[in-house]
Amino acid sequence: MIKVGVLGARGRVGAELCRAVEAAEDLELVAAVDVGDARDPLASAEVAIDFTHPDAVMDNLHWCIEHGVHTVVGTTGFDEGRFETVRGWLASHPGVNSLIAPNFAVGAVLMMHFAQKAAPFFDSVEIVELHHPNKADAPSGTARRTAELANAAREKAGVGRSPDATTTALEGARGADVGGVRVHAVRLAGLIAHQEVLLGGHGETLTIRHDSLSRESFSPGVLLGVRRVVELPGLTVGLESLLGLG
Ligand SMILES: NC(=O)C1=CN([C@@H]2O[C@H](COP(=O)(O)OP(=O)(O)OC[C@H]3O[C@@H](n4cnc5c(N)ncnc54)[C@H](OP(=O)(O)O)[C@@H]3O)[C@@H](O)[C@H]2O)C=CC1
Ligand SMILES: O=C(O)C1=N[C@H](C(=O)O)C[C@H](O)C1
Repeated sequence: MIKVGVLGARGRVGAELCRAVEAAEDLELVAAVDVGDARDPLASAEVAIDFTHPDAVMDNLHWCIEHGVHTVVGTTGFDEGRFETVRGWLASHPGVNSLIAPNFAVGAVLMMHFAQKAAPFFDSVEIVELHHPNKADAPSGTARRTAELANAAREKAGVGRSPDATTTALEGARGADVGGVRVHAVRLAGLIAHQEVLLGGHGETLTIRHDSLSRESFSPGVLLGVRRVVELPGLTVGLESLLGLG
């Protein structure tokens, strides 16, 4: 049995993950922690899952690493600076590992992978992410990562920026420029988590779309991470390598 703790346990995703951990025969939920709760029960966990808030996640991660607890993190708000900080903490606690992924839904990981592969073959690439209106951050972590992967693939292949002759626009009309890729964030009641990667070339377009229709979509990927993080030394970013996507 792997002893598991959940941070953000009363949140939309955290509550779903508590149910998933309790339903798994090889996992035991030993701590369910949310705002206002002491973190002490987490010290008995082998793996802590964090789905809290971008402002809270670094402090939680630091606490877990200091207490020798592996972490599986879905909370967004990570950039290269934060990853470097986590690498530093892990370096002083050898044997403690962390898996941080912007999206644990298998379909979303495949969407990012396919977008990365397709991006160098088209003149234009833009991303539209669509989420429930209670989401704290914009653009989504998934959109940021997709843009970074697409842009890196285009740069490696020598493909320039997407053509755009706009000279006059209301601020925000062209979305955010994330690593050279335009990202548009929709917040709409009724939605959960959705993304389209739009690619355009000579007389054709390709749209890669993923929809999380329920927060259950994140559970299999998170549980895979919980079972595997112990054998992934240091910091692992993204679920790709666990799915054999390299
Ligand atoms: N990687 C992935 O696959 C996915 C990532 N996410 C990300 O996960 C995060 C959480 O999303 P979601 O569940 O929708 O958000 P919610 O706001 O529903 O849940 C977050 C929970 O964490 C609590 N919380 C805040 N700070 C702390 C803290 N310091 N310690 C313990 N608990 C805390 C919140 O309490 P309170 O409400 O009182 O502040 C809330 O109950 C977001 O960053 C989101 O983008 C979401 C879905 C999938
Ligand atoms: O807040 C959410 O809901 C989600 N957050 C993650 C993100 O920002 O990419 C993953 C998914 O999109 C759901």
